[in-house]
Amino acid sequence: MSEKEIIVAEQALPDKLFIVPLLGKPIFPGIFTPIMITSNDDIEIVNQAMENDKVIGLILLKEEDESATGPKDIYQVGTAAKIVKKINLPDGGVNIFISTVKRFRIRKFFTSEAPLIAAVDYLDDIVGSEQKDELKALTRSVISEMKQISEDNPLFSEEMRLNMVNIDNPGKIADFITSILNIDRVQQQQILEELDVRARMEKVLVFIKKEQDLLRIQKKIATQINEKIEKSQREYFLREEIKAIKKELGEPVDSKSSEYIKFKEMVDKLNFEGEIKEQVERELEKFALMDPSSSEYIVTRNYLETIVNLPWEEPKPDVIDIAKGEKILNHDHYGLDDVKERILEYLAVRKLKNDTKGSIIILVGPPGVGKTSIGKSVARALGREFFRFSVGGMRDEAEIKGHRRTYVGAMPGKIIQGLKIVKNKAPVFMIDEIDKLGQSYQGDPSSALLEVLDPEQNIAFRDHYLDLPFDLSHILFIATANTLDSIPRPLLDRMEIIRLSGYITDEKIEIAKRYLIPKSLKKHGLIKGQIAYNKTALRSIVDGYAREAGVRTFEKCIDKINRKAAKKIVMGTEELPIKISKDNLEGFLKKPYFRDDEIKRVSIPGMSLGLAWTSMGGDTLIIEAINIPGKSGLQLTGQMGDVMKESAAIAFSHVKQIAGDYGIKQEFFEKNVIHLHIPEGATPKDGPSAGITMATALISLATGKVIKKNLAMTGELSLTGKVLPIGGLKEKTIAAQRNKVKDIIIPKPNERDLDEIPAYIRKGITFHPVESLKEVLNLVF
Ligand SMILES: Nc1ncnc2c1ncn2[C@@H]1O[C@H](COP(=O)(O)OP(=O)(O)OP(=O)(O)O)[C@@H](O)[C@H]1O
Repeated sequence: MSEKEIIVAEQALPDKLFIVPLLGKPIFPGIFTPIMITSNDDIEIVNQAMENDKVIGLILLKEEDESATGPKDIYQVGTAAKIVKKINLPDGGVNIFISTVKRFRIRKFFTSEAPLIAAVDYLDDIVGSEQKDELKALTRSVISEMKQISEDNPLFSEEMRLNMVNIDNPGKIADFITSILNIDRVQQQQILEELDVRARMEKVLVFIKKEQDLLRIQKKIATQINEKIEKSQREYFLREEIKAIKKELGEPVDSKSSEYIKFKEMVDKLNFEGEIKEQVERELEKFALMDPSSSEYIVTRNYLETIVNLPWEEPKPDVIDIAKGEKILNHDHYGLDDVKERILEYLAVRKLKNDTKGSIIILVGPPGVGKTSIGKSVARALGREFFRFSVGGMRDEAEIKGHRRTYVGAMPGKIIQGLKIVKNKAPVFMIDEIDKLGQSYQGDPSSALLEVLDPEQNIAFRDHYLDLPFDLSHILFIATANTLDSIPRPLLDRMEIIRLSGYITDEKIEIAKRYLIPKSLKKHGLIKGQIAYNKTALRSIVDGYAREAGVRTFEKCIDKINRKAAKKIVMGTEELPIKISKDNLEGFLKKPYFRDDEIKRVSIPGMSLGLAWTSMGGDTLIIEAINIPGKSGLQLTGQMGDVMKESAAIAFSHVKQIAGDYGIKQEFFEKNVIHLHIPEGATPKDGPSAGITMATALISLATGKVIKKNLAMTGELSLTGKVLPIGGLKEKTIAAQRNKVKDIIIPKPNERDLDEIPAYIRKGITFHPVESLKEVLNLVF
């Protein structure tokens, strides 16, 4: 015990105290607080105290151990407290409200174990008279330091602040502050035991400083955390706001980053190298930095979209199975034996050479003869994708090679577009109407096409839009054309020509029965038993409505009939099956376009029947000649081309020269204008092969002799009367068949072509090979 301690026995406080040991922290004098009492010993003590003067002594346990409650387990100094109120709890415990009054020290225990009762001495604060000013200063400094703490720490309530200001006794201020500061229980006990107010104040000041340090650190950590949270929260809120705005505008939310990630992933997967890698990565980088609302953004996005959707991977090698190919071709097409044969040969060579590169097929023939469908079958036989595009009327190189990306709305060319669609590097590409390729100031599409088709160049084809090399050499190109005349030579030189010459009536009927009718029925939702075509009906359709070389019109006629039949079936007006015959055909198709008497026939002198070969296939053509007395000369009409006009002039000259041999006087030519005409004047006609026909017409006119019926001719005439070879004999023969021609005069050199014409087409026709016009004239009259 310190010397300065003065022991005062307070009047109102008993000498003998019931002791309640405290587990947590000491309680200082001058405090009003509830305490919960749970142990039976303590409850007993409280009860006894209540019966006496309601005062208890609160002393801290040395250790936080509930079971240690003997005299040795507690400190010597505690606080006397008055019980203000006692509330019994339902679980047997009690809650007491106490007001602490004064420090005390144990003098002597009356009991050696709980419940403890002890005799105590009450302790007063010690203040030396010489310390008064010093204490004042200390108090001020304690209060101001505490104010600062309480401002920084929301845990110190306004009430506590008020409390502090209102306490005027320095010792009590020190007690109060100690009780609210976060100080270790042992240190608190030390302050409780410190009676010298100045020393107590100094100790408290040290704790306040410590608390301030702690608070400072705590604050610093808190600001750091807050800053972090604020930043991420700020970003989060801003992002959410952008999303909401975009949503409002109907734009894809967060599109840019997700698009960039998508492209990046796809590009990474493609494993580009060299130039391509560099360029694509450059574009990607640019893309990442662009403003999604800018037009460049869209341009770059489209570009990347094209890049990642192109088939860059090397294709699997072809599995060419000739037998399977043959099966597919036969399954899809009737006839066309020579064409199928050529295709199979082509595939066989491809297989042997083990070469995916090389020659290009061109299928030449009139419309509707099955060029497209042959192309599709080839793709099927090779197990490849099929893509078809037409270059007919194409005038701009950019349609094939694309626009440079600097153009607004630039697009890749047809080839790259096609590859993007089929998603395969080795498809079958059909280039339609290559004979109708145009030309203009916008560049030459045929030279662009050459770049595409030429195996030397197409390994690294450069589309303007892509601006990167792309290997086209795996593509199997099949071109189609109606005629070869207008195809640029360099293009044609790289192609393997396969001709489809058109069908005779019997073939058309077979095609209709096997393919066109079933296809059309299906198209119109009909089934087999609902409609029945007989063979004569089909023949009448061909003769009356669909005389062209292909089967396109025929197909349309069948569609028309089926459409009308479908209506009848739905309305239930007719008995099933609906029979289509020659007699009711007009009910479906209206009046025929062609009539039997429209078959071109020679009936008077000055007429002769020729055979022509046009892009629509073979055809018969009548040449008419009349003489107009008066002046002399030759007049030509009927849309003749230059070559044909020259042919006419040659024929005229030659006929004048040989006129005498046939009893024609020169006077006839001197006193007459000879007018030569080819009917169907609206159709342009050209070529030299009508030479002998025109000469024959002139002789017929001058001699007044009608030429033989059912005879037609083809052959170029030289000025000296020789008959020169012509092209398209097969097509011409087919046309002759259609016109019920029985005899055909052909140039002798064309005799070898007859082998290529199937027997069923030649059936019923006699060919007369000739070398001179003289032989022709012998045959016709
Ligand atoms: N030999 C055939 N066997 C079966 N069907 C055929 C045959 N020839 C043509 N067809 C059919 O005739 C229709 C027209 O043929 P396709 O479209 O292939 O003609 P095309 O020669 O490509 O004509 P175009 O030059 O006008 O494009 C198609 O329905 C096709 O299946």
